[in-house]
Amino acid sequence: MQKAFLFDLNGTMIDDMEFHIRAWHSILNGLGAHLSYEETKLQCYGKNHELLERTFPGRFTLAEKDTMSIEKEKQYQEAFRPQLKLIDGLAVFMEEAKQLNIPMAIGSAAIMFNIDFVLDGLNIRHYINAIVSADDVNISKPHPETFLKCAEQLGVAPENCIVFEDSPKGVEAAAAAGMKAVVITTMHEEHEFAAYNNILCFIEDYRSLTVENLTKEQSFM
Ligand SMILES: O=P(O)(O)OC[C@H]1O[C@@H](O)[C@H](O)[C@@H](O)[C@@H]1O
Repeated sequence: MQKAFLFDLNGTMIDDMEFHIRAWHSILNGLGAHLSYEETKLQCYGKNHELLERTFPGRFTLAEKDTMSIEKEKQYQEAFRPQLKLIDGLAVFMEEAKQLNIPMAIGSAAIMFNIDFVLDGLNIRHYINAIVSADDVNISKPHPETFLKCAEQLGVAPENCIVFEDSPKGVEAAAAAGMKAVVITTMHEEHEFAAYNNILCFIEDYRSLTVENLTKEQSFM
């Protein structure tokens, strides 16, 4: 049976969520939001446009949100670039998956500007068979559209996809898509995922994971 791996990007392939939170914290509060760091962290899911709309309902036009979104990502990329690297063990894990002919996709709420920044900056594009970004979905996570589109593009049934996620909203999206998830605890602690029963395991990084163990039938159910 053909399996597939669907990777969230931020916080899952690279340990960068702190940089997104800091960029949003500065931009949103600059616009008068009065959010604490923790409150900003809770808002860091879904598309940039969705986040802006949740924070300032009806205040900005689409064009204004586009401009703020790019400004935020420029700030983020400039701050994070010196630390751009894959989470430990992921390079080996992806190589193993490629050798075993397991297709891999990125399903992210990020815009392509950021996905390109990572894929080209780390030279890992050849591992990725499909990409679903913010621009490819009507509604982002926790809605299942992102991961369902990844599965469709790879031609693999949703129940045969394993999602890699770092955020509770992403795990919720996987559950809604009928998929199991491996949780990387870069930004959130295990107790924050208590509401979800589709979690295969929690890992700090990929060094403890082998493709073979993960794709064994019993752990896939
Ligand atoms: O879906 P992913 O890859 O975790 O991306 C989520 C993040 O993507 C970033 O581009 C957004 O600015 C963040 O607000 C969002 O949290």
